[in-house]
Parts: sequence; structure tokens; C-alpha cells
Amino acid sequence: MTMNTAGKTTLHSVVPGRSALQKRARRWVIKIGSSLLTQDGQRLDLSAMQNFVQQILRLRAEDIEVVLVSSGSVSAGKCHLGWAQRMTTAEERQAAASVGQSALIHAYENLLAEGGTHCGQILLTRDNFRDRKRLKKTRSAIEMLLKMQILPIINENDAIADLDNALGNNDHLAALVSNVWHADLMVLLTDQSGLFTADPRAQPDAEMITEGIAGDPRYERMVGGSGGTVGTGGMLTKIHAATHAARAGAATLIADGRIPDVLLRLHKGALLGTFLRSGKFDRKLRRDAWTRLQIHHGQQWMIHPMRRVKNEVDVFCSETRPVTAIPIFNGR
Ligand SMILES: Nc1ncnc2c1ncn2[C@@H]1O[C@H](COP(=O)(O)OP(=O)(O)O)[C@@H](O)[C@H]1O
Ligand SMILES: N[C@@H](CCC(=O)OP(=O)(O)O)C(=O)O
Repeated sequence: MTMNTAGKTTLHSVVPGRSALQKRARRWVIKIGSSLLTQDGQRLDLSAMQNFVQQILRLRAEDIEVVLVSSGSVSAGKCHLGWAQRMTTAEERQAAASVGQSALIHAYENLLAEGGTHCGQILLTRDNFRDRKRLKKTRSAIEMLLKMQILPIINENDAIADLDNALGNNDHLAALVSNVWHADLMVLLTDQSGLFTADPRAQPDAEMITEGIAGDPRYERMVGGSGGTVGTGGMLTKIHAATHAARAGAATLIADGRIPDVLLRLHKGALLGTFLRSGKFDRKLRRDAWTRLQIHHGQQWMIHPMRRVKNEVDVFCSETRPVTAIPIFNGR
């Protein structure tokens, strides 16, 4: 913050830090990858699922709306069918997804019932995002469930997806859902701490990126494929998803879902994982969010209205001596 001789206070940086953004995000899309939901890519890991469900219920108790995008149907189906071998045809994958999806949703429903609530399953393909009418239908399905305090659990409809309508991975699906539903934050939970400068399985000395801008072209050169046997897209689909979600203003967090209470800690502003800002959201914040400034005059704090000039905030003060100013975000 600087002050010129005319007694004009200019606040140069009005975009809050990631911690503040995490605390303020009210609409979360949370995507959980197969590697976190299954034990070694085999049967569903019910205790891990219970842990995620409990965290989501606690977020909801804090007035956060949550939409869950859950992978796991193909792995669960393979296990149910006793298929140890690798699937070779698209039809086998479809069958595994069909069987596994019902097991997956049954497990979620049982876990949510313990918390006195339900889930609503929504299975989508690319077709559901093709035109305005179908987009509206997708959004209204999500919103109705939320209004009824039911947790929407979304997956790709792999049982019927074909070359024309397949999305291919749930990172992409989570980004589409974030855009349709106007999420503030998309959390991609995976089996690594975040995005590293190289695949940490191949390069153990790679460093984690803690914060950046979604769409930064340097990230594409850092990622390798999926490291495990169950995940599909690796980090590449996650950074593409972040770029996509950012277009509608959602920030993305890529974090390790095995960290105890990871979602709750993120909500408290903890600096875990990789935070990828949406440039669009930042611009919107500069434009809309700061409504007044609290300014320290002598012994008193006073509220000043403010004036915006381009992307900066100007405040006229009656006094010429330096002041301390705290921006007020949307009235808070
Ligand atoms: N630059 C990178 N940073 C972190 N992980 C990476 C990177 N490049 C590739 N990966 C791999 O991506 C994997 C996570 O993606 P994936 O297996 O598809 O998980 P999920 O099932 O959670 O979507 C990691 O286990 C890791 O080996
Ligand atoms: N729709 C598929 C998951 C596809 C997918 O993106 O998997 P992952 O990389 O583990 O998140 C399933 O339910 O098995």
C-alpha cells in the first residue's frame, strides 16, 4: 500500500491469498480418484470411503455445498466379478463399470445413512454438456438434490459411453461439473501431495508446486502419465481440468486424499497441495469483491467507501498522514 502527497491511499494488491480463498469458497466440487477408493486397485476401501463421507458431512455442517465426483466403478466391478486379469475390450470395461457402479453407490448410501442422509447418483456422458438445454437439465438435477440436503455423487456413465460421447476421465468430468454448477473450488484428491516439477515416482527429488495460475503452459512439461495401476489420466488430465474449471472462475486444489482430515484442513485455509488460481476469478475479485475499506485514524477504525480505478482501489482520506487499511470483502 502506498500513499501519495494528495492524501490518496492506493491499495495495489486486492486479490486475497490462497488461504483466504479456501476459507471463503462455498461451492466445492470434490473429485476422488480410484487409487484412493480401492485397496491396491482391488476391492473398495470402505474405511477410506467412510473417512471422506465424514469429512464431507462436516463441510456441509459448515454451510459448504458439496458435489462429489467419484471414480472407482471399474475397479470395484473387476473385483466383484473376480477378474484378476487386465480387461482387453471396451465391452469388458463397460460391464465392469456397470457392476461396480452399483457397488460403489451402495457403499456410499450405507455410509451416508449412518450420518442420517442420502446420496443421489448422477451418471453423465459428454452428451449432457453439449447444448444449453442439456446443461440446464444437468444443473437442475444437481441443485434439486442439494436443496433436499442430498449429496450428489457423479460419475461418468461408463457402461454406455462410446467413442462419441465418452469423457474419458473424471478430472475432466469434475471440471465440466464445476462450470455447469458455478463452483468456487474444485478439489482433486489423488495419491500424490500435489503437482510436482516431474513425476515423483520417476524423480524422487522433484519439487511440489504450491501455488500457480491454472493454464500455465509450463505445467504440461512437468507431468508424466498415471503412476499407479488404477488411475487413468495421471497429472496431465488434472492440469487440463484446472485450466477448464478456471474459465468459469473456479480455483483448483490438487491434494493427497490420504492426509488425515485433508478437506477440513483445506477449508480452514491450510496450505496443503497445489493451488491453481483462476485468473478470471482474480479479475472478478478485483472488480467486485472489495466494497469498503476499514481505515485506522488515530485511535479509531472507520469504514470508508472506496472508488475503483482500473484494477486498483483508491480511497480519499481527509488526513495526509499514513493510515492502515483493511479491505472488506463483500461486506465481511
Ligand atoms: N508432475 C507430476 N506430479 C505429480 N504426480 C504425477 C506427475 N506426473 C505424473 N504423475 C502421476 O500421476 C499420478 C496420479 O494420477 P492418477 O494415477 O490418474 O490418479 P487418480 O486416480 O487420483 O486420478 C501419480 O500417482 C503420479 O505418479
Ligand atoms: N469413471 C471411471 C474412472 C475414470 C477415472 O478418471 O479414474 P481416475 O483417474 O482414478 O479418477 C470409474 O468410475 O472407474
